[in-house]
Amino acid sequence: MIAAWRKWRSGYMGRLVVESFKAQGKYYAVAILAMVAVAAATAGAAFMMEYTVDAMTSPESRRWARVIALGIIGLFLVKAIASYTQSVFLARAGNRIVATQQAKVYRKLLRQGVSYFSGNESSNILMRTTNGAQAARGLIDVLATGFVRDTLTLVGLIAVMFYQQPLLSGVVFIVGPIAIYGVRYLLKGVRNIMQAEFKSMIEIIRVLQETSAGISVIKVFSLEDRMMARMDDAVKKVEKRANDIVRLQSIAGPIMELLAGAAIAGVLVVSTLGIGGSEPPTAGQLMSFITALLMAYEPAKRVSRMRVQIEALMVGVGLLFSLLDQDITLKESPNARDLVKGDGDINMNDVTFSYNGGVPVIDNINLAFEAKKTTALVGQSGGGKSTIFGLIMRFYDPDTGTIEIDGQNIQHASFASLRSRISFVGQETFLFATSVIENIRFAAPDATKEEIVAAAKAAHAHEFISDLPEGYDTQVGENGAFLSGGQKQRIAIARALLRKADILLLDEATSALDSESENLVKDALDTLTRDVTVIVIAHRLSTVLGADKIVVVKDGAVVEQGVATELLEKDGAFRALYDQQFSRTNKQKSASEDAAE
Ligand SMILES: Nc1ncnc2c1ncn2[C@@H]1O[C@H](COP(=O)(O)OP(=O)(O)OP(=O)(O)O)[C@@H](O)[C@H]1O
Repeated sequence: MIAAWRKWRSGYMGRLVVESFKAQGKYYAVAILAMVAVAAATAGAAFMMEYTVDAMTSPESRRWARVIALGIIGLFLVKAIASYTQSVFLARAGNRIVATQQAKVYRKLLRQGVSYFSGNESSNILMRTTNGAQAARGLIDVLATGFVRDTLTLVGLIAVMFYQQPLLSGVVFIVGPIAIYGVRYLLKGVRNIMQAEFKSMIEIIRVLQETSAGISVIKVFSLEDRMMARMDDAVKKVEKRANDIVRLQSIAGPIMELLAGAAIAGVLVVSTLGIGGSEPPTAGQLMSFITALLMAYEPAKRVSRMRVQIEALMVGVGLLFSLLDQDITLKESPNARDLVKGDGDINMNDVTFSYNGGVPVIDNINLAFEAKKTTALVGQSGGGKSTIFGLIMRFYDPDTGTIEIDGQNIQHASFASLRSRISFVGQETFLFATSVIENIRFAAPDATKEEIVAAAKAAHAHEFISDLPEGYDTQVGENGAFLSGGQKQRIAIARALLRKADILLLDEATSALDSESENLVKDALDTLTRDVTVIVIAHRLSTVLGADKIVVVKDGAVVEQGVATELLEKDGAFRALYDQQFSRTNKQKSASEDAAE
């Protein structure tokens, strides 16, 4: 018994119930009291039928008619008030469950490491969070109404039935177990169908998200038919599963109805046969019995369906809880300390790293980024440059080796202190769907308008922002949809500059700008970042020739490093990359000159 309780308590259902009751105990206490009152009033009403009918049929009982009438009104009044209270309080507690669970999941998601989001699709997370929380609410509702109101009502009505007609009640209870067995049989299929339905719903969200994000690709490659086919397939599957579930859930009702019909007929036959030799029942007793029997039908139907519903809801609850239980992919060290601020030296010592335990994409790198200097990372695509940024920002931990900022291992630093030191502009600019000014302000919530404008001016964004319909208050749309790639990038640069961090990581940060703007932004960055450790990843080598150090990365290893003049003199990897770009530019130039002639 204790073992069974422990098992239940540690399961999803037990955790949800205990957690919800602990948090919303008051609401549930009121709702449960109200349900007890509903059950008592229902059974009381059936019981009163005996006196009601007798008062109408027998002359000596007639004088009680007014008292009985008052009693009936009283009972139904209690039931009405109790039903209302139960619904309102249960709904309040339910709404709170949805809100708490969703907030809890989101908090957990925010704590998750970056790799978690590469491994878990957004559509999946979305489904679990929204649908899962609704399922949690549904489950508690079913448990509370099923176990308390319906079960108590049933018990009360059964008591009335036995009190009035024990023999006839016996007839009814022969058929009861058959019903229970029949419903149990149905349960088996529900869980599988629900799981499949969840998967198809995730596919619908995925198609919608991909359509919204990739509409230009869909249009340009005429993928409409293919997308429509995917959506058709997903919605059809959801439709089919929904029908399957309804079919299963709906069988329980008619089975009960049939059995109830059979029971009533049986009762009639048995009562007219006068079996048992006892006194025949009075009209009132018989009426009270039949009323209780008929009233028992609805709660009995719900109780019989309860298990099917619980099974179905448990699928959603399971997905929600399994998301909550997932390990954090990258944790702050338990005794994390704030980084002690130094000049901003960064060192990678014997660092090897692979994504998800695959082949190493960083292979035993030893690299020093000198404080307040600019280091450029160059090399072929896929060489591991952006991964180095991810490691410095501690989005991932190295498999072996350490990364130090001012001589302190970043794995022992608090996330807040590490990230407050770093500012970053990535290859893909992300803007929130709010105004321009808010998008820049995210970097430093306390910044004044003047500081924001100064950052925007340095990023050469001020001119175009001022030309926008509402200037800095213009809304940028979902992920900056209303702006051009170069404009978005300049806002991202302004944001990074506003942060005034002493380490600045720029991953192709000016790639979306035309050459003229790129040079202007670069000049501004050069002046503004004199006291900052800058690491810049650039494909256009002309933009990094002035760097204090250039590091060539290839297949996760450092193949060459030094200043541009030095590297260009050597016939090494940098020279090769440079010549490649240079000859290409020259070829383009001469081609355009030929065309001009
Ligand atoms: N999230 C990820 N999961 C698994 N592998 C990844 C992930 N991100 C990058 N990789 C792999 O790691 C390698 C290095 O990628 P990285 O983005 O660091 O290269 P890069 O030098 O910055 O390339 P580019 O110049 O094209 O931006 C690539 O082979 C890439 O396929």
